[in-house]
Amino acid sequence: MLPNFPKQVSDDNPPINRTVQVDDRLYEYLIKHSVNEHEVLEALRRETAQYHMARMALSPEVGQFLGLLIALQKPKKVLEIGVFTGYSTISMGLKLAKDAKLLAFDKKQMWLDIANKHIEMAGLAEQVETRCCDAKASMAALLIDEIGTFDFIFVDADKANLLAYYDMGKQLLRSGGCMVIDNTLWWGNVADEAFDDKDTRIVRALNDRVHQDSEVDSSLLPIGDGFTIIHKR
Ligand SMILES: C[S@@+](CC[C@H](N)C(=O)[O-])C[C@H]1O[C@@H](n2cnc3c(N)ncnc32)[C@H](O)[C@@H]1O
Repeated sequence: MLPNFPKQVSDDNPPINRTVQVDDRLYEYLIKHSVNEHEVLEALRRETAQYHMARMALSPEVGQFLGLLIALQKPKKVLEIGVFTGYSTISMGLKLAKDAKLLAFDKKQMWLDIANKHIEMAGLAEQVETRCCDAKASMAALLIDEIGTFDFIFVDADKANLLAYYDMGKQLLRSGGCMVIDNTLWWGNVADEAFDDKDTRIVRALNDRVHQDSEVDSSLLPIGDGFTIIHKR
């Protein structure tokens, strides 16, 4: 039996929404058929679930996808903005080449303590350095002598500084490098006029900036809470 494709009904040729709606049953299928979660990530997810902020962590299928991007891009020098308890950090770390390094920023030592424990458990302590700092100030410091030296940057922190993270991240990336930004659909609020709060406006401004940026190729994917992949030309 053929799938029930929507019919094109209009003459003005708008794109048809072919993005599958993921209900709980399909999500369960997706997890079973896509995710191979490392035991340390599984343990980390269990420990993180004790905190009411647990939903800040990447979900397993998004972590899997981020790890795949690392495997494809083969970066030697990676920067992460927003570690929390380390799900994204370890998802990337596990796919790094042995001579690659990941530098990861978060402003809360409490989260980094949990991340560091699991980074150690995953055998990544030599390759992954976490730093308790304000990410914007630390990126500005990196710009002094590390412009154009990063191969891959993952941004998943506060929205207030999102545009600065994009602009500085672009400068830190080498040509051909890749930046990934999480939460770019912002729970769907970006497309809902009822939402006009500061964070939603910033995410919209970021999406506009990336889309109009002639120095990059990019794609905003409806995975997790929206994942934008940016390739610096
Ligand atoms: C959404 S969570 C990151 C989730 C993480 N990527 C994961 O997969 O678990 C955002 C993190 O950004 C950190 N953060 C927020 N503002 C920051 C800032 N100005 N500098 C550094 N870290 C910041 C928060 O402490 C929080 O842990």
